[in-house]
Amino acid sequence: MTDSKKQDFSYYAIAGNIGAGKSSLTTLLAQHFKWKAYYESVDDNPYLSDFYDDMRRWSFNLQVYFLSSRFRSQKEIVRTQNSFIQDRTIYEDVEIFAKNLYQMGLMSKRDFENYSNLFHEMLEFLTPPNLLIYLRAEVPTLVRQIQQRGRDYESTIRIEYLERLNTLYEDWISRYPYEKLIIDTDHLDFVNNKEDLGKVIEMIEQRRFGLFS
Ligand SMILES: Nc1ncnc2c1ncn2[C@@H]1O[C@H](COP(=O)(O)OP(=O)(O)OP(=O)(O)O)[C@@H](O)[C@H]1O
Ligand SMILES: Nc1nc(=O)c2ncn([C@H]3C[C@H](O)[C@@H](CO)O3)c2[nH]1
Repeated sequence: MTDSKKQDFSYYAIAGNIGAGKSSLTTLLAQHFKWKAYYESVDDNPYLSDFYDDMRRWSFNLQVYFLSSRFRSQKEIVRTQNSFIQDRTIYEDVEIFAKNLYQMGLMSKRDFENYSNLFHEMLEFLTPPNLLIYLRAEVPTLVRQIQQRGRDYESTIRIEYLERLNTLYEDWISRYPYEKLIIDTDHLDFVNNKEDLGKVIEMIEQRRFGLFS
């Protein structure tokens, strides 16, 4: 890789609970900074709707599907060596979602161990983002935004599920060892309010300056 190519490469990722605003912010930042955007598999996901119908039956299948599709995105991000922003990271698969399903008894011990072992085999091939942006939101905000988006199959999501995910997110982000920026979004409407979007961009600009100067 040449030096100029190295400078072009910046990999940003947005983490956060369901409905926190990751996809929306990914789109807005990709437009603003002219980064290529990577989204998670939702509309073309073969398991998601079945999973919300019967989590116990489909948890392992869905987690393996997300793991493989996020690993593919990661490989491409690193291979292409461009500037990217990714909607949700591979770390959240195991640290948040699979762990929660196991803790809730919706994934068996042997499936969780099998899945975690696969993730740990992949770990050495992963490049962490230059900056991880964590969107923190309280459960009432998440509920409002999930309802506003109105995906049919997400109507089965329970408050307890979101609360558990939020607890795991807080634990994970406090341990996350690489560069991170935490944004409290409960009173920040970067979707409809340009001034709020400007505040988010400003926070990222400040961190970018520190990271790449
Ligand atoms: N800060 C915000 N203020 C007001 N509305 C928001 C905000 N962030 C997102 N929204 C709205 O909430 C809904 C969910 O947002 P979005 O799809 O971006 O969430 P997400 O984090 O990508 O969700 P998922 O985890 O399911 O992929 C959308 O209708 C979006 O317009
Ligand atoms: N179980 C589970 N594991 C994951 O790794 C994962 N990643 C995203 N999702 C769900 C949340 C939204 O409904 C929808 C879009 O984010 O997909 C997941 N669900």
